[in-house]
Amino acid sequence: MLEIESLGVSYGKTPILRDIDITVDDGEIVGIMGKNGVGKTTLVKAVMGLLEASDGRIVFDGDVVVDATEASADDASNGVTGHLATALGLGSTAGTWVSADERARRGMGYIPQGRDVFPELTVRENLKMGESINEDDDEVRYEDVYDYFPILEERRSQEAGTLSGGQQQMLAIGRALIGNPDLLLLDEPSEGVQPSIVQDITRDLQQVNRDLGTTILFVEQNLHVVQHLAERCYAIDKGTIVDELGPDRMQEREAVTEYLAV
Ligand SMILES: Nc1ncnc2c1ncn2[C@@H]1O[C@H](COP(=O)(O)OP(=O)(O)OP(=O)(O)O)[C@@H](O)[C@H]1O
Repeated sequence: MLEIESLGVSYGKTPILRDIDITVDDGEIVGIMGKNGVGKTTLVKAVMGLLEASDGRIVFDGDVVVDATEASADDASNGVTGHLATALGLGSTAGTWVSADERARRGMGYIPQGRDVFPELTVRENLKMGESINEDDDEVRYEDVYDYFPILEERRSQEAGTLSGGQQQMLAIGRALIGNPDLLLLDEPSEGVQPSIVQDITRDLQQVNRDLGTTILFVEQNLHVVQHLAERCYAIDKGTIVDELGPDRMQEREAVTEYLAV
């Protein structure tokens, strides 16, 4: 489903990620854990196409969406990257670069850190936003979303800004599901969510994975989510992958907390 090979990402001239290798198989739930500021958000944004790569490749569902392996040092040091660079034609990616919109159309669903729901729109209107990336697909999953998150149906006419943090997270996940993604990318789904609701959301995401076959890649620094949601997990530190934990090691508290700020 997803292959990340030797990925490098820089903000201007400052390298943030280097030599990232990650593989996610079809139907898997894979976690990436790490402390504050190690590059988790940068990684998810690069996968989604919101930041350009300065090096490496990303293959999604058999298609190359990023190939920056040919990028020259000169290109990478022009000091402008990301959306702006793309708009100006100054991107550091010399080879293939598929836009975020196109990646969404091809099946990537993105749930950003902090959720980014539209606070003045109703729950239903927020969910409807998810349809825009599902234009050609008749199967719009309101019933599924309301089954997983009944509170969203109950509150469908309420402004999203009045929901709790946990309910907003459910709304952001629901909005992504309306787009019918093959791969869900989640950036710290536990942030700003009370612990009991974190457990609910963890369970709901597992159910989505089981029922719909949606592959899930998430970044987190919450112990519960890492241990209960991921089937296996990478650890990231200082912008690079430093460890990979299978199911057995992930249940050893110390093996996981070493990479988390707990
Ligand atoms: N727009 C930016 N310009 C320059 N540096 C940035 C920018 N955004 C993030 N950084 C830096 O990149 C590094 C990685 O940040 P990133 O947000 O990816 O980390 P993170 O692991 O997601 O952190 P957190 O858990 O706090 O969200 C940090 O040192 C951060 O200061």
